[in-house]
Amino acid sequence: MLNKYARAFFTRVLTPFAALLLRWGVSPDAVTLIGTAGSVAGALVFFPRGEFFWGTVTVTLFIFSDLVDGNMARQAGTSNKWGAFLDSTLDRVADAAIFGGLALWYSGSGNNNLLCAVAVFCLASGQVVSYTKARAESLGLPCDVSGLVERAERLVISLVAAGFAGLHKFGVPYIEWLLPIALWLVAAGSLVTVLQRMLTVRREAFEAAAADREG
Ligand SMILES: CCCCCCCC/C=C\CCCCCCCC(=O)OC[C@H](COP(=O)(O)O[C@@H]1[C@H](O)[C@H](OP(=O)(O)O)[C@@H](O)[C@H](O)[C@H]1O)OC(=O)CCCCCCC/C=C\CCCCCCCC
Ligand SMILES: Nc1ccn([C@@H]2O[C@H](COP(=O)(O)O)[C@@H](O)[C@H]2O)c(=O)n1
Ligand SMILES: [Mg+2]
Ligand SMILES: [Mg+2]
Repeated sequence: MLNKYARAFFTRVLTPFAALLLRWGVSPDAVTLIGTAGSVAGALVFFPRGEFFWGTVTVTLFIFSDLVDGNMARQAGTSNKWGAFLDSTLDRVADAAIFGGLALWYSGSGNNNLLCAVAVFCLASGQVVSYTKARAESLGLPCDVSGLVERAERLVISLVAAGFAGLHKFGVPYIEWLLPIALWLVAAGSLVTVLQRMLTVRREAFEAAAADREG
């Protein structure tokens, strides 16, 4: 949903910045790599220590590179399959670091095995959501459904909650509960999304098989 509605807005806002980076001689691949490295570092340095506010600020700054790299490639006319592969592969790396960092917090000083398991479930199910589409497309099936919780939703729900939960360290009471609520929401939403995509691909596979038999 966010991918559909927010992308156009962010494209307009980020286009001048993407153009500026191109003028400075920065390549889209460099933005993809630096954005991922920054997101991973922000998540793995701050989240395991319970520094959710600064972790979220850092990850958010770098993760927007994912909207800038493709914009740059399109403006430069250099969009290609390598860029698409690099972008999608490194998305998985950044996602693993974000939910892995949260799991590390709950397995350590956060001291909550259940929430550690929920964060690990968010990590794994998010990867499976993306894999369903990648594998379907590699089989020539479109996987023509986005599903309830795509990557943008997973990130926005988790990062908004983590950012606000981080305000607990600055004295805001009760706000730390936002993060567990968000993790449960992302876990449930990702499970639904996996099922939505699997059922869609199953239908597409049977339709393709029937069309093959008829033709
Ligand atoms: C006082 C509190 C302080 C709090 C401080 C910070 C708050 C920060 C809050 C939020 C920041 C969230 C930012 C998240 C931005 C995410 C942008 C992004 O990376 O989106 C990626 C997404 C998909 O891109 P791709 O096409 O490149 O990737 C595809 C995707 O990975 C597919 O995965 P799948 O969906 O299948 O699982 C793969 O299949 C595919 O291979 C791959 O190519 O891009 C978009 O969707 C574009 C839309 C982005 C919309 C971003 C919206 C941000 C909106 C609001 C921010 C809210 C801020 C609120 C702040 C409140 C603080 C007061
Ligand atoms: N280093 C890159 C990154 C991306 N691309 C192209 O952009 C598409 C993704 O666009 P986003 O707006 O989601 O970033 C991707 O499929 C590639 O075609 C690129 O060429 N090089
Ligand atoms: Mg991108
Ligand atoms: Mg991406």
